[in-house]
Amino acid sequence: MSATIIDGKAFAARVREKVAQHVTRLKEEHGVTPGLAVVLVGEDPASQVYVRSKGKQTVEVGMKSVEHKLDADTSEADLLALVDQLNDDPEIHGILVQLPLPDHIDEDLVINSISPAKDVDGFHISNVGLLSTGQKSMVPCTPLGCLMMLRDHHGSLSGKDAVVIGRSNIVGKPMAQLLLGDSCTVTIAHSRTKDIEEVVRRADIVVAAVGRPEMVPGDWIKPGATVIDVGINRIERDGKNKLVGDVDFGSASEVAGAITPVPGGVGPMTIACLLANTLTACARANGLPEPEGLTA
Ligand SMILES: Nc1nc(=O)c2c([nH]1)NC[C@@H]1CN(c3ccc(C(=O)N[C@@H](CCC(=O)O)C(=O)O)cc3)C=[N+]21
Repeated sequence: MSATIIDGKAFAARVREKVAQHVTRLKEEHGVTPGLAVVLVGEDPASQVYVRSKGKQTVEVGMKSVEHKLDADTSEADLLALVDQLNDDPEIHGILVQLPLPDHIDEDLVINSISPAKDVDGFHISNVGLLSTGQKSMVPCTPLGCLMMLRDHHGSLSGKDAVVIGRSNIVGKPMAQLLLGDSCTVTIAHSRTKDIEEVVRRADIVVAAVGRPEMVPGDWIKPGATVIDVGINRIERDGKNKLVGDVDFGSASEVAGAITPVPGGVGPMTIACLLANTLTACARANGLPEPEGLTA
């Protein structure tokens, strides 16, 4: 059997098209332009790739894009002052502080200083609490993108066995909350899980988010299962630089019912959902209805 490839790149293009239509309406009917500010401290290579495509796509959907690039030795106090300034700026509806931050800066402190309404990453403790209690929140972009693809592929997720591999605050934990919200039976597996193969083999839905190149082989996958690969790992193979996921695509795609590729799967959806979240934040800030199909 050969799996259906879930084309995240094409899906993301459709999401951005929807976002762009909403942005046009917001501008024409309400005179507001959604604005996204991205703050980058230092020069983490993964973050730079991300910032580049993001800035371009923000402008393409008609939003205002602001980038703040700070030196790696910027003080915590200066970064907090910038976040405060963006919190107070009425033209900015979304604030994203690129992670990881340099070691001398307290990440939690900075994230929790962002106004929850502008926290388009959904990392603020208020948004985490709102999501886990099933209340309206800002939902982290990567898990939201995964949820959109899963809903599109399956329709209802109710009653499905879902295994999330990885327990990060950025992906694993919020992904588990979203799947629970859609009535899946959810297991979070991680580095200390006993018999992880057996756990994964039970799953109708596997979301792999550990950051270890190709750690999930095809023989862990239940035939017909849906596999969402969140990993973006740079490796060297045959003298060439390559991007691979946390799943061994070759073997997994022979067993799975559907699978997302790397690149071109979850990555593009993450950025599309960042734009969707910025639109949602702008709509809420102006007391307007939520954009349909673009929220959890
Ligand atoms: N506060 C914060 N929020 C983030 O969401 C965040 C962050 N910090 N720090 C950096 C990471 C990285 N990240 C990516 C998103 C999309 C692609 C993406 O679109 N990747 C393409 C491939 C790009 C390539 O070819 O290198 C793909 O998977 O097809 C990659 C990386 C978001 N991050």
